[in-house]
Amino acid sequence: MVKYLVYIYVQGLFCFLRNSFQEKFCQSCTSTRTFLLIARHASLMSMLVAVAALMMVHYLVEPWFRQKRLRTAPGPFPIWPVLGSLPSIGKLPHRTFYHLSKKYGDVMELKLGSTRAVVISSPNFAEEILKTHDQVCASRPDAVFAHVVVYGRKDVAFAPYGNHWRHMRKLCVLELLSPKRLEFTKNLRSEEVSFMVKDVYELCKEGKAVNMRSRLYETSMNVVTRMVFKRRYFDNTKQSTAEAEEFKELVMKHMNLAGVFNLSDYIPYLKPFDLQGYVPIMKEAGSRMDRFLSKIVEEHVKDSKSTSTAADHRDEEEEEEEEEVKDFVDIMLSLPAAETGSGRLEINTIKAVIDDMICAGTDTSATTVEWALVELLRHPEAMKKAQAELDDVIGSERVVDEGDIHELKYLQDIVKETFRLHPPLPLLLAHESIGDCTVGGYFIPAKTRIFVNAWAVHRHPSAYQKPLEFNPSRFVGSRIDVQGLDFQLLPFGSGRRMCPGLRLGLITVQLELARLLHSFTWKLPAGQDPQDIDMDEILGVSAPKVIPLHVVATARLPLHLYTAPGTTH
Ligand code: HEM
Repeated sequence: MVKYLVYIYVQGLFCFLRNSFQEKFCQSCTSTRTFLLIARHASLMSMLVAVAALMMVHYLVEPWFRQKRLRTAPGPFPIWPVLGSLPSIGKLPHRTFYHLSKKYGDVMELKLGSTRAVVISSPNFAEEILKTHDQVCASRPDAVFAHVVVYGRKDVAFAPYGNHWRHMRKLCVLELLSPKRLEFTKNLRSEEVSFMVKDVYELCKEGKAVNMRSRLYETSMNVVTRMVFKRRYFDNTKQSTAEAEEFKELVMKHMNLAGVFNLSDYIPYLKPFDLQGYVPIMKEAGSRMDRFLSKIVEEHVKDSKSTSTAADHRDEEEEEEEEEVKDFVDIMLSLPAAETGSGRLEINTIKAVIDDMICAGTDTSATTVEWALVELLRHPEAMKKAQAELDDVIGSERVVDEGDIHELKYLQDIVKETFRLHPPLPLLLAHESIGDCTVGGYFIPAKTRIFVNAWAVHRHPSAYQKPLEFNPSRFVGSRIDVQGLDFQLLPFGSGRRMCPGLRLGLITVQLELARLLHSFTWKLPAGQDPQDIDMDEILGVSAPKVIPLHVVATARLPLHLYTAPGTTH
């Protein structure tokens, strides 16, 4: 309509200027002819003003028409100027988004600062984002954290969709997280879990309550650091070193900082002012982490130089053995740069990828096992059932092995139910669209930040009965799995950006939980009622319990099964 008016105004102006108006030209349109009769008598000046005014109206009204035509998703009206809905999302955005979705729907649009954000809260719309529009929604938003701490987005998790991301992800999948590599490193995981069990046993002998958060964190960290660069930071026979404690603290800090709602990420023109003061904190954490990572890389470079001088004397068999013994950092150092195919991978890229693996691999598994223990303490019948299954399948003369997990069906269901109610990354990692798409009939333009709220999806009434209850038996006989094909259960995401560490993460969680349940009877310290356990979580990238779980364990297997093995790597 507005366009049409502008069109006839311009036509009139054109005719007026040329002073060669011909009746014939406008005969086909009576409204135009009437208008032109008036226009013929108007001054050139008033005509120009009218055109300018109409163009302005067009400029202002056109987006409204477009919105009507393209139908963007409903959402809360942004009350705050400049900030939009940012101040209302609180410290636990997944919970706020969940409550808002009850009012506005499972595809909801929010204005966060100057950023357009869409929140997805149901399995069918999660499928549209992560499957139907997988490629269009496969990028990540730019974030100050990723620039300051993760070497300018040279890693996998924060890298924009493109060649660098593709190359680095493939490298991780093939050289660290492949089934072959996982098989090769399976003894190492078994050892670390045995160390944890022994540690808990020693403490429970003395009747002390164990801080499970710490134990699980240290175990998961040892697993990942040994797989990535063959180094154990935590040794349960000794007091942990200041270096190990600092590394652990840094990994935790990284996970917190990566998840903060930083104004600069949502209102880019405020970036230079850093109003919340995050940049100095990120810089400090980043440079401390860099010292650790640089040392790891330097040691590997030194080792590879000394090995290469002896290379001439090796036969083929020895070379093959050496390939097997190489760790992930050795492999990265031996690879050509992705972009050029020659030279070496940039050192900062190598450090960024190591950082990703340690942070992503440690926190997630530890958080899940802690939540599983909490839920089992609150649901003793489920704990008993799991232990009965373990006694039945494993007996009491040996410990659980990774190869046993496929037979422990109820344990698998407990892990699924824990992932459902406590997904370690409740909002996955934020996605960003690189093109336009339509989800649930709503238009999502390019450059929209997309939050798939796994926390809400997992509680969706279309997917689960009594969704707020912890009930592992809901998965008995069900084919729902966490592999990214069932959109009602997405702890690892789905599609191109899905977690590449799924196999490692899942087996670590299952093995740790199986060993802990098989080895001990669990109770809370005297005077505490399981129903009073504080269930609040904090959100960084992941969502662990606010208060770490302290428990008292009693051995339930013959004592010789609590000895720690010799370390083989
Ligand atoms: C219980 C364990 C784990 C859970 C629940 C988990 C969950 C997730 C989730 C939800 C995402 C984001 C998916 C998305 O944005 O769509 C992710 C990404 C990622 N995870 Fe995991 N993860 C776990 C363990 C691991 C491990 C052990 C590693 C590696 C050692 C790892 C490495 C990564 C990386 C590199 C990404 C980024 C992928 C990309 O952007 O392409 N994760 N993870």
